Amino acid sequence: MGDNGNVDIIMVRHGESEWNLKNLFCGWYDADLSEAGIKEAQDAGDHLKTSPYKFDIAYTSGLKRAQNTLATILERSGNTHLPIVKTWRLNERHYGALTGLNKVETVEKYGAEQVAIWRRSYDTPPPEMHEDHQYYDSIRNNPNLKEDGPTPQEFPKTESLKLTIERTLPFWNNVVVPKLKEKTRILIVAHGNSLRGIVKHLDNISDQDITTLNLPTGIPFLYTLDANLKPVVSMKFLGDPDIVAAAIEKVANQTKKK
Ligand SMILES: O=C(O)[C@H](O)COP(=O)(O)O
Repeated sequence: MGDNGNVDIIMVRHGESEWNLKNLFCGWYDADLSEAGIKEAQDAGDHLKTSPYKFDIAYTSGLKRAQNTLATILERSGNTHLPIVKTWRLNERHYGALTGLNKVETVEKYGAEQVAIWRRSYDTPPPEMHEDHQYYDSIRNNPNLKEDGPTPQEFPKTESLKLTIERTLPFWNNVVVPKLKEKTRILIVAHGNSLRGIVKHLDNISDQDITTLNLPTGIPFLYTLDANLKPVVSMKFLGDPDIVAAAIEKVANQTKKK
């Protein structure tokens, strides 16, 4: 907690997943971390261990790439005692019919502008995933989503950032905000687009400006919020600025040919 009644919260996107490594649209497919992603999680934990930030509770999604990133961070930072709450509302946005497609090949098929709209626009979702989709069953029947999963009516077939925010914000407002008001020290490990939604909300970023925001994998960032939960520090990455910039650029360039 800050001296003047402010409250800190640390958030981090999961480490690189096996599907990030293959440059596939992942969404709700339950890919695990790649070797590099495990190392990113270890480095994040080591960094937090030597940082001034302490935690009372951690929140993560219903997907193993975030859950395993959190477990590694907690282990490396000496926080294995921390209570953990998992919720589907922190899941990555559902990428619909694009799930499993290679990002560069998708650009070759549909064009860079259309893919940029699907990836980063505010309210244009990718095409829906139908029941005959290769990954429909593994996503719909994921045991990881049974504990605190969406109702059948809530289970998405695709999501825009807007739709993602609409299911993430109830969790933020009903669970996280009361804890922040009690000055609870929170760590959130989630996904690129669920975190983009939280950042958009906290910094009141416009629907247009959010299209340019990319979040790197595995690098924690700090928000310091005042008594009204307005940011006094926004998205301050805990790491070497050059490394952070390169990691952000890497995400932005996933749709470009190597
Ligand atoms: O779901 C995925 O494919 C990634 O984790 C996020 O992909 P994006 O950066 O292309 O939105």
